[in-house]
Amino acid sequence: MPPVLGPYEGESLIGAEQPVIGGHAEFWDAGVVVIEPDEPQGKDVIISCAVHGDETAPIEMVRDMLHDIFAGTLQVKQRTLFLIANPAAIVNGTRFVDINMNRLFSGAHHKGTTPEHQRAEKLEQYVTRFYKQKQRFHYDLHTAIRDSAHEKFAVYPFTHGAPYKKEQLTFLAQSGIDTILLNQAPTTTFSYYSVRAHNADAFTVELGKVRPFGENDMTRFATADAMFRKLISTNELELPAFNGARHHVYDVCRTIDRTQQNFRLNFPDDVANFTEFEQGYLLATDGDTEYRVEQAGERIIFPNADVAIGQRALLTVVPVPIDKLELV
Ligand SMILES: O=C(O)CCC(=O)N[C@@H](CCC(=O)O)C(=O)O
Ligand SMILES: [Zn+2]
Repeated sequence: MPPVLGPYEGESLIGAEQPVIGGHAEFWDAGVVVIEPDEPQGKDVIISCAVHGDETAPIEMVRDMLHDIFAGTLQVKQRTLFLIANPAAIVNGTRFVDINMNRLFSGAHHKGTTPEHQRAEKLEQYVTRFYKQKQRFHYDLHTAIRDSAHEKFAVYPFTHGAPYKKEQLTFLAQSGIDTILLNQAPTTTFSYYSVRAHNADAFTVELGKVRPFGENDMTRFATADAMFRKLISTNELELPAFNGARHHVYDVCRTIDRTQQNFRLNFPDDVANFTEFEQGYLLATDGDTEYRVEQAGERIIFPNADVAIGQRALLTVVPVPIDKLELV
């Protein structure tokens, strides 16, 4: 049976090609594997994981997909780029080694010289090299540090006014991801890079909670895993008609950055994503600056007081009726 890539065993294969059923695999770098079908069916799909090295369930999903591709039990019909983004952080067992890689894209990697800055630039180059066809997709798979009232949700990167796509919302819902956060500003995340630089349908996909390797209940990821496998292994993906009632949609209304050493969140560490606080509640203090709930229904997402100075410590969101969205 051909070797299955590990974080560093792949280095011996860099530049190599290997036949797989119905095509071949190309090993562009450690954790960078392209599956080229002999008869590509029109979609260029990127499935990335391990932008954060401790978010293990998506890494196990990608590992198992690659294992089945090389074992001949999963035949890929769509051009697919698998990215294990931050092998060093995986080996380290941490979210990152020097700096949060998911704040280094769209050129932010030029502001530093750490291995994560260099890797983020390389990942952008691999994405650019990979996208050839018009239908471009990128699902950047993550898990969240805290519990979430909606276990699975996706961040729809800022579209610069372009309408939202019913087909993508339906694909995500079929994958078990029924909750969508609409980002209303550019970011330096991987998924926003693919949207902005390559006009891809790209999303940060939060599939559950951060857990150590071997402690994930992979049955909780089975629906998503099955849909991503179906996406890459079928000529045409059959999806049900769009049904707005399936989706919980939230607008990202505020991004609160930590600017001071003395940054505090005013709620316990075990408070779940999407927890709602009453208007006027003091959410956080950043030095002398107070952040209070401004809108009825405002909820917290990704609270993290330990981020580096200058980085995002909290998002707040408000629910949006889906009939308010411009959909195509
Ligand atoms: O649970 C957390 O605090 C963070 C989980 C995670 O890594 N989320 C991504 C979201 C990226 C985006 O906003 O598109 C991140 O923070 O990089
Ligand atoms: Zn993450």
